[in-house]
Amino acid sequence: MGALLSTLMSFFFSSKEYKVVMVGLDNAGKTTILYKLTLGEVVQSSATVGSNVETVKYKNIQMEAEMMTLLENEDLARTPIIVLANKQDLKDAMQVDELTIALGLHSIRNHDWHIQACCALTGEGLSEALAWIYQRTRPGGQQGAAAS
Ligand SMILES: Nc1nc2c(ncn2[C@@H]2O[C@H](COP(=O)(O)OP(=O)(O)OP(=O)(O)O)[C@@H](O)[C@H]2O)c(=O)[nH]1
Ligand SMILES: [Mg+2]
Repeated sequence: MGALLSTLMSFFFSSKEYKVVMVGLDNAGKTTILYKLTLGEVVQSSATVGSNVETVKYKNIQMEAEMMTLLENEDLARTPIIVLANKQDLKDAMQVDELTIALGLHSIRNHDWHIQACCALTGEGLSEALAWIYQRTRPGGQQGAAAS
């Protein structure tokens, strides 16, 4: 299906700390994205065993990313979901509209969701993804059931 990255967020407004869980297919680019965000550079990665945890600072919030298989965890019910359509530099990469259909995103009813095209090697699309996440932490930011 090509690269798929999903981010689930759990918000703790009082402490300004936000848990971000990134899951996806093997080789999708999760580690590359994480370290592009935290180090600002592309790292040489090998297949991750277990999970990587890093703190991402964006504006005045901090996000801790963990790679886990919790997509359907009920503890994350109603948390916003962003799908990162990575490797858009590859000519055969699935496009956002194709992925939206393939993943059935329009059927999501209990999460605010968004899909973002990106390329971890160049960083293209990653700031837009962070901005979408950041917006969900703001008072009045769209949360709960919605589709973008
Ligand atoms: N062309 C291209 N290659 C990418 C991109 N993002 C990551 N890669 C490459 O894809 C390969 C896998 O990247 P990783 O970040 O290790 O993938 P991962 O999702 O962490 O993989 P696992 O830990 O095995 O689940 C590496 O060779 C990356 O350099 C991208 O946007 N474009
Ligand atoms: Mg990895």
